[in-house]
Amino acid sequence: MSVYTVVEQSDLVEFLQDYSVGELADFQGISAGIENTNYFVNTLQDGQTRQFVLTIFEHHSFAELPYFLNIMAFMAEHEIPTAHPIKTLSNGYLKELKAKPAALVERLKGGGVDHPNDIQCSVMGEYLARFHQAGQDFSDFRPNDRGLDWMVSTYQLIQQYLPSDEQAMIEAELAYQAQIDWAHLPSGVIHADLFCDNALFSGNQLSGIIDLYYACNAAFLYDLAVMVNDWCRINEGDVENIHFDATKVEQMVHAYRQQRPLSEEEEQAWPAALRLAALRFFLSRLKDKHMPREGEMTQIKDPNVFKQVLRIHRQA
Ligand SMILES: Nc1ncnc2c1ncn2[C@@H]1O[C@H](COP(=O)(O)OP(=O)(O)OP(=O)(O)O)[C@@H](O)[C@H]1O
Ligand SMILES: N[C@@H](CCO)C(=O)O
Repeated sequence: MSVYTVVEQSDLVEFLQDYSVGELADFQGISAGIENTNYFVNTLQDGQTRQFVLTIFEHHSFAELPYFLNIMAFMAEHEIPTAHPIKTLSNGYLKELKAKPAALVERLKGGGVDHPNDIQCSVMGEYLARFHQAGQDFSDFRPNDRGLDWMVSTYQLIQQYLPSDEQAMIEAELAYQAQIDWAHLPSGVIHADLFCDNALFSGNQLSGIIDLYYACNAAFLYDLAVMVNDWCRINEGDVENIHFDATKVEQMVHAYRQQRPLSEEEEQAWPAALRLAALRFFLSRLKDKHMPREGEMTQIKDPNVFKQVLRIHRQA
């Protein structure tokens, strides 16, 4: 259960006084999620129930959060189904709760998808392109703090824990990626972590894109590769059996291209993008495994999944 910061009824009643959302009706901790503490919060306003999600940020500072909350608001206002943050009476999106930054956001409908179907992959391809297009008008800038520099320094930190085959693969991949001219590919605001557990669906309709806390400015193609590596991957049994569903990949990329055609340079860089996206999550999962953050309730995600994904793409 990922409720790191326990909130009592009285804390919440006081917290909600700074919002125009009515009276607290009930609230419940959310078990899913790894990074932050999340609660479902229901209020009663003018006889109507209103539903929200309260997030208490466990790792971000007050200074870095406005960027993410502004993107959520911006995307929601541009027909991308993100959770619009709720303004406080003093007109901000961020407040303090239990000495940590916290935000109240709209609760989106729908549920997570464990095994996405072809249509859902296609819907995600289209919406990612729309997300990228909408972001062209978003004025804030945030560099990618999980880019190649981060990958190199993370590898240096964890190298000592890795078997020689992993060291060799990561070193070869870092050297390969260093030659790719990522800076000249079309770029803008990307989600950077749009895995299946960061989308909510009602049937085949996308009702929510959540967890925008890695959003940044980077190559669009990389964002599409992050998504393909998770949504189009078939995990059956052992990691050695991981493979990609060609139809899902085709559906997702086709839907993306229909909305935002890829340039010649992007088409050429596609295999490299798949590899970069695999390397990024291989490294972050290795770091979480070998150097877990203190106090974190660890639902460690298996690094071997992305080791295998990287291996598949390197062999392609
Ligand atoms: N705005 C929202 N509307 C509806 N449900 C939400 C919303 N935000 C979060 N949830 C629910 O809460 C769960 C946990 O949220 P989330 O995945 O953002 O957790 P996290 O710990 O912040 O991030 P992560 O685990 O990806 O690092 C989600 O799986 C989803 O079911
Ligand atoms: N989506 C990431 C975790 C959160 O960033 C992973 O599956 O490794």
